[in-house]
Amino acid sequence: MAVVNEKVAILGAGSWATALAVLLAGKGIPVEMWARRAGLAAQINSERQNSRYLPGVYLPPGVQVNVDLSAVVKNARAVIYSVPSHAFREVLRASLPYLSPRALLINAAKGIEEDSLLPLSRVFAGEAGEENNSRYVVLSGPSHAEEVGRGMPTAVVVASRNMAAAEAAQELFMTGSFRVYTNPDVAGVELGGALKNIIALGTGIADGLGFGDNTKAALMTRGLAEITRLGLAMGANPLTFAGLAGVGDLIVTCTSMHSRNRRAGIEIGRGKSLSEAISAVQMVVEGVRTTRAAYRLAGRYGVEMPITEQMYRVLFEGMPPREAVINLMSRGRRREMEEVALAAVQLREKNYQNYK
Ligand SMILES: NC(=O)C1=CN([C@@H]2O[C@H](COP(=O)(O)OP(=O)(O)OC[C@H]3O[C@@H](n4cnc5c(N)ncnc54)[C@H](OP(=O)(O)O)[C@@H]3O)[C@@H](O)[C@H]2O)C=CC1
Ligand SMILES: O=C(CO)COP(=O)(O)O
Repeated sequence: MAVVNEKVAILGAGSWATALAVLLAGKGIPVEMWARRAGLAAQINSERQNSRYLPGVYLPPGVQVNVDLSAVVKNARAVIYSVPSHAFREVLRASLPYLSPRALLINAAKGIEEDSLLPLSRVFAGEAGEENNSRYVVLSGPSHAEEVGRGMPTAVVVASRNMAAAEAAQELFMTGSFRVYTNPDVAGVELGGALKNIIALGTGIADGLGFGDNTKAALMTRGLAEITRLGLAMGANPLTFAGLAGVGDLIVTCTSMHSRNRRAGIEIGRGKSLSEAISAVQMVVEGVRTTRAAYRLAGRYGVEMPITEQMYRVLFEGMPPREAVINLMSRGRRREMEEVALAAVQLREKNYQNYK
């Protein structure tokens, strides 16, 4: 059996990977990050900051960056997957032969696999085997790398089907400025983190069009309603969406200038094309792929997701954003709450029963 030392491996060398490395190394934990590009690894190792993805945040000496994925993963007590969601399967698969049998496996990406429409926990189970679900944890919640990297007070959530794994991740990340809650609802936590990016693109578009705070609040609140509807259909606990991975992350992503999704939306609202907006942001804009996936999931599960549908038309069918706003505002009358409230009562106990 491989020796498990204190090292933690972080796969990915973008803004979130870097912020998590700074957080963990600040606790005295040795961290090895994997970058796929030798140039980026060399730049970070020599300048002690990731000037491409998180400039101005300096890395403690305990962080090393390496391009050899097997060396980074071997003997790590925890492996954190911090690549964009479209790369999760590929990077997970590459890591599997080298994992220590007892390593905690933590996914920090927020997305849904576009072709398969699988949440990342299902991608994980397919690649690593269901028997490894007991060491799989998803990390989510309102946590911009720019603020975590600078030690600003932040609260997040870790979810696992296995309480011991969730608590181990809680213990790993928790500091005086990074507060970590546990949740048994893997489906809810990962869907909340993924789907809020669609709404952040939408609020960005509203800002870019020159609309105000009422519009933003309407999109956030009705966005949460449709996120909850899809989450329910996919087996999530609706109460999770009232927590950090739901409304918490929705608030931060829809209102912060750090949000790449919101920034891309602003560019689109001001008249840029999707590809111009993505180029302007220069980092991953997860909500684009997630919009396509959620649009298809809504069809599959027969769930009404009007904001997602209009976002799909704007992003992929060239609909002018103003027309999407008119479409949303001219929908027929609806009741606000009944469907979600009823389902919440029915599901109240469900997710907690199996949390061992
Ligand atoms: N940034 C944030 O504040 C937060 C981000 N997240 C989530 O974390 C995940 C990663 O995002 P983030 O760090 O922000 O992204 P960035 O755009 O900052 O960085 C992306 C990183 O992933 C690498 N990468 C891209 N494609 C691949 C691939 N196919 N194989 C291997 N590596 C790849 C990039 O390498 P290269 O430079 O070579 O292209 C780069 O190191 C996303 O799912 C995001 O939603 C979650 C919470 C907070
Ligand atoms: O998920 C995030 C903060 O919690 C990051 O959001 P963006 O990807 O929009 O920057």
